[in-house]
Amino acid sequence: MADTVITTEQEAELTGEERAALRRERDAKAVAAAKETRTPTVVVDDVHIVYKVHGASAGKGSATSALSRLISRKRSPAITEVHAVRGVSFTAYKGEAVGLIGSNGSGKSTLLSAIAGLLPTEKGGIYTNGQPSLLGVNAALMDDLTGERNVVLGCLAMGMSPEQVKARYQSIVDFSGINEKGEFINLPMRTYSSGMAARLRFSIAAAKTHDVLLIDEALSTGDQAFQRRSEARIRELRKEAGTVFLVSHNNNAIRDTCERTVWIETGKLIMDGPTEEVVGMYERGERP
Ligand SMILES: Nc1ncnc2c1ncn2[C@@H]1O[C@H](COP(=O)(O)OP(=O)(O)OP(=O)(O)O)[C@@H](O)[C@H]1O
Repeated sequence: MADTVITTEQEAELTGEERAALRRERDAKAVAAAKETRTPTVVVDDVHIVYKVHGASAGKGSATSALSRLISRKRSPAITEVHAVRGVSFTAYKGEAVGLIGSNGSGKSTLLSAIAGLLPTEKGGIYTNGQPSLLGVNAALMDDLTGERNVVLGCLAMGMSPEQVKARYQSIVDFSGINEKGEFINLPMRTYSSGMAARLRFSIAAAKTHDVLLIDEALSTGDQAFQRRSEARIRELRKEAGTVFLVSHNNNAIRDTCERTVWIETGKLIMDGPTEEVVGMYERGERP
């Protein structure tokens, strides 16, 4: 059905009520059109994630239970389940930076690992358009290798060619700021402080444009100057068409980096909306 186009002159002749109705209709159309043109990159659909902890039955550590196991010669078959994520759903779009907030143990890191494809879902599904890369403070680099070797290996592992690695190497080292206090890049990573190691991991991961970049607390480990650099880099990565997820307890980093925030508590979605609204409510200890 063709839309009726109303000219400005015709609109001027409408009554106040008619004009308001027209505007409401226009806004609804604009929102629907924006939704249509946005490209979903991550769809989280009623996701449940359950950890199964083997041999964690109650009283396992007590002397009597150990004795009874010795006498019966039975292994403890008990499995304790931790239901870490409980029916979370949302969709993220291309060019969006989404913050994930919530108190300790609310399920943020678990959800991020599941989006990265590192944890199976018990129920529901996660669909991603493009390759998600998880950048956690625990991302694997080799402690016994030098920073330099880790940069090369990390870049190759992300799919860069040796020529691309050569071209990017210096900018990664400069970005990390590892050499600010000496030639640390030539020393094994085990000699780095946890902040330095986290900075190097972030710098390696941020050297590449990611379809979906998942960052777990990485920003909170660097110093002020590095935090500013990494926030700027995240903004660039978004422009380069990726989607960024950021888990952090630093609400200002979330405010500076993400326009949208998802708040979860005890594995359930509490709120999903514009960052200021969600973080504000979280900070005031209110609930929607
Ligand atoms: N490997 C694991 N095995 C069993 N339970 C786990 C495991 N990892 C996390 N959990 C549990 O899952 C729940 C969610 O943990 P998760 O680490 O996702 O929370 P979080 O919101 O990232 O917390 P934090 O802010 O403290 O980093 C917690 O109850 C935690 O004890």
